[in-house]
Amino acid sequence: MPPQRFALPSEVPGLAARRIAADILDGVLHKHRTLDDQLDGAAAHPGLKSLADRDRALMRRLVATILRRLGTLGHVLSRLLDRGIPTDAPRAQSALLIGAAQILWMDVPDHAAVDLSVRLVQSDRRAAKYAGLVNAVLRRCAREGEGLIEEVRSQTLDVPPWLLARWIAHYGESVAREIAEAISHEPSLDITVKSDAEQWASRLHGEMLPTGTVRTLLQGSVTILPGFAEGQWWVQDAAAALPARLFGDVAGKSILDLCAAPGGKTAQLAHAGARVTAVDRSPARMARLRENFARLSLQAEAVVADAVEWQGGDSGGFDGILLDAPCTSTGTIRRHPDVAWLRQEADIGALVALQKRLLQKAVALLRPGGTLVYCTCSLEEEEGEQAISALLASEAAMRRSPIEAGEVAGLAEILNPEGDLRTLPSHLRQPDPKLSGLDGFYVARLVKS
Ligand SMILES: C[S@@+](CC[C@H](N)C(=O)[O-])C[C@H]1O[C@@H](n2cnc3c(N)ncnc32)[C@H](O)[C@@H]1O
Repeated sequence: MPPQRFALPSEVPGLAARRIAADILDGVLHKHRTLDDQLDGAAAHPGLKSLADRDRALMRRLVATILRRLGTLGHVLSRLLDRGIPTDAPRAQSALLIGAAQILWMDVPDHAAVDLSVRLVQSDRRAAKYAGLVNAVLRRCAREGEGLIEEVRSQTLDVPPWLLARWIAHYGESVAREIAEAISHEPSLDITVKSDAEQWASRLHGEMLPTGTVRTLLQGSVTILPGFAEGQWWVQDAAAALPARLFGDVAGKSILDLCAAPGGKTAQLAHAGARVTAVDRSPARMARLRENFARLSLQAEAVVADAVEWQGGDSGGFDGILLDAPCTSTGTIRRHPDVAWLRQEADIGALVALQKRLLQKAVALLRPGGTLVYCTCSLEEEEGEQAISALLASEAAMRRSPIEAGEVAGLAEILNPEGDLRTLPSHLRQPDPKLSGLDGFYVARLVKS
């Protein structure tokens, strides 16, 4: 459990946000806990409730910035610390990371960043002895940090070496480095609207992408933005909004969403008029799907079950099945920077085995003539291209139905030669890097004969 001290009445402004940031950072780096798990739901950090909206937003940006720049931060701090980062006091490590990230990349005055980090270590029994060190190192960081970043700018330190090596092997050196560059930026807020995207783009101070997604740079809690409470839109990356559209007109059709929660794609299908059955094995995530559907005034049959074992559905089979399979999620590192440091190469094998079982189940539940859309938010080919090649080699009834550029707003760069979608964080480049990029998805469309 994190320490039970959050916002003390006598505490200087901003210290509670830094302390919670330090706890959450420790959770990711030392306890293998995801950011989602620590920020939302039953296991969220208990101190979050007492933070004002502004402090909560700052805390989230701070943790995300550190995880996005962890390799570079490690280099800068190691150059400023003669004996390396102290290992006997985790709070000293997090205070250094928190201070340096604010100095180097955030709009926080340097003196405030140094002062808050010194206070962080002073309030920790084991780390208090490092207060002088933290003060001196962060002051030097303010003077010398930019130059130290320059030393390693071309080295791609912010992607774990095993992952970068895989991307280089699959996409080539230059695309792999473009992906790494793209995920170093804070991403936009992407929104799927029920209708009138132009109008919502203007109301939310954003722009409408060619694919119809509304993209904005607004920050803070989405729940207070216009249209959220009224159920006019939901948050969904522009690439994540593509797979559900590949069924074409689904009005009146029976569609099974086999790994559905929290329901972004299910909502698209239900809004388009499909009769949707949504299956997911996570009760907590399905509770979020139900909440989302209530807010959006949409209907779907929601089933909590392991899709591999599930025996439901009508005997004739579904007209369409969407399988948004569990995966390493390496395509979503821009939005979930903890993934880069929590995932390991050894995770891929077990996920590929599960994806194979889910694909076989989907084929069995599809009616002849029905359409299967398979997708993963992974950049790893085993979870995408290879999974579908293996399925096509083993299931004679299945054939690929190539996706045409016209179905994805003419964005030919996101199609591979086989007619599958392969979006990359470096795609959809705009002059402002903050408005650029897509989550990395693989999507294939197959038809059963
Ligand atoms: C990529 S997420 C789905 C995201 C969702 N389609 C959306 O657009 O909001 C994968 C989901 O698969 C679920 N899952 C993992 N293994 C499963 C299984 N064996 N059966 C059913 N659901 C599973 C997870 O709980 C998770 O919600």
